[in-house]
Amino acid sequence: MLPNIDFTTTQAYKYLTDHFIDIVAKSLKELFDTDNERFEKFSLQFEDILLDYSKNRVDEETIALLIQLARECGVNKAIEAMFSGEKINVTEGRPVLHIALRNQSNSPILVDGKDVMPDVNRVLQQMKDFSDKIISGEWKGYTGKAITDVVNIGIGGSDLGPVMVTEALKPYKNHLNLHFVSNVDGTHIVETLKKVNPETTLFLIASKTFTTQETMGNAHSARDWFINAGAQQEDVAKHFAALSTNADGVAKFGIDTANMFEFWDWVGGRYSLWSAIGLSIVLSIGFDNFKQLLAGAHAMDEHFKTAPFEQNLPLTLALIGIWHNNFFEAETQAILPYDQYLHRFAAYFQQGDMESNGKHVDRNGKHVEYQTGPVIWGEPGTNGQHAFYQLIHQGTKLIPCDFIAPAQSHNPLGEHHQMLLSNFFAQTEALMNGKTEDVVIDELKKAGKSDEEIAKIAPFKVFEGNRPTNSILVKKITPYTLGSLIAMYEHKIFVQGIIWNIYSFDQWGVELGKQLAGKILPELKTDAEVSSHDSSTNGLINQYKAWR
Ligand SMILES: O=P(O)(O)OC[C@H]1O[C@@H](O)[C@@H](O)[C@@H](O)[C@@H]1O
Repeated sequence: MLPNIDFTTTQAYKYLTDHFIDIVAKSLKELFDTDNERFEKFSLQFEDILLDYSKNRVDEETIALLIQLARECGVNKAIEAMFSGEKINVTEGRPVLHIALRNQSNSPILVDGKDVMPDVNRVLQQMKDFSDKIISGEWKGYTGKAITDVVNIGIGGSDLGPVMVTEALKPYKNHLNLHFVSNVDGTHIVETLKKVNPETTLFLIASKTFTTQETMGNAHSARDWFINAGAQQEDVAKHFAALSTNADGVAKFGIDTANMFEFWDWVGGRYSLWSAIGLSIVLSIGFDNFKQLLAGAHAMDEHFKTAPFEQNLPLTLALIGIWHNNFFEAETQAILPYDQYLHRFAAYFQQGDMESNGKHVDRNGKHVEYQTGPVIWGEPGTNGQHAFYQLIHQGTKLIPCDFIAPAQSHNPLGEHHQMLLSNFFAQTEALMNGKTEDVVIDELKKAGKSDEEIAKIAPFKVFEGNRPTNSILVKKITPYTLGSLIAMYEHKIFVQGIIWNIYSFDQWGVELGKQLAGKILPELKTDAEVSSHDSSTNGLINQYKAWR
């Protein structure tokens, strides 16, 4: 059972509310000026990941109270409930066991009295055998040629994870070309099919439910294209595999169940890259590297489960996030990787976080009276610096940022990495310290500006600073450290959902749009004027019909 506590009624919350008044009276700069051990006090290291959270408006009391909050909200119990396979996804009646998919210790994890590990290991072995054959060229297409291209067709959790990880681990990539088709917009599949040859292409139909409209639409178009290119129905078996929990749906589509890679309803879509959904990752980097990804995640799982709260990275990230979200009233959270290979990291956690914690109903079915999940967004630095950092530095909104960078680059070209990292270090320093009017005036004087010019221009050049950031410095982005990094964010989301007393593992909010689209689709198939909706929707549909 998950705890069921309104965190705003806890002792810790009351203390934090008072303590907040003291903290807002102090700037980050002051906090650093009065304590030169902030880095030592407010940074944590787990293996090759360093989390520096000292550039947030916290002191020792803040952290102690936030930890008390986690305790009062029963985070300990909740962790135990997840890891032991309890059905903590209550609204769907399912356990939440992505941790089992990477359980390298192989210790039994029971669901309804049955150990899930033999099934997990069986599918992993199947993924290994299949990918070994594809990568080595032993697997032949319908004209006897080896596979050169893999097209993953999936959306949401069946796309974002594989895309993010295959991009992040490109330095480990083999000769296979990976493509991802997600959007139901015909452009996506058409443009992808232009690049591949039916004789040498493997399609992975990735869908937990095997009913998702976008994926099924793209899968049918891919199969039609394959058959129209001259292949026979029986050749489909050599070129299509399915990654799904729905064996009946897969068989109906015509994919050989021998080419089906199974997973289970206790794997959430947005937590599924560790499952058969990760087959495109395995094909891209090989099974051994995929195992390393799992091992890194498992190590973080163990850390999360066993490390004291004071040293627990995911928990600390979660608490800092709560501090910003529920006390500073920050609406968003930026994720800013200083690594081109991580260019889809923020997009991945946009789903991971927003689909998990974008909930306004608590575990009693009541509307919450506090803020829950933030808006997650971000782009790789330094591109972001030249786009939206202006608002982070000088806008009116408070935007807590996670800065992520590897110490070692996979492409140590000239001074590039030092240039990149100089920006990584400079930005958090600038966001913290800002630039005072005195400094601005001094600079302008030195540049030879007149007093009149200085008076005019100075206000625009002042930076208030006091902008909070976390810095996450990783030794190197390897399959292992990436696994740990992803798991760290997953558990952060989990802890926040526990404290907000919401259900993080369902996603009912995606259903209404699907339902209405299902109603509108038949209406678009005729030329008859539509009048069944509100005037705006009717007007838009009828104009579309007039223009098409
Ligand atoms: O993997 P399938 O079942 O196609 O779902 C794909 C995606 O669909 C969305 O509507 C959400 O429910 C996501 O959580 C899910 O990842």
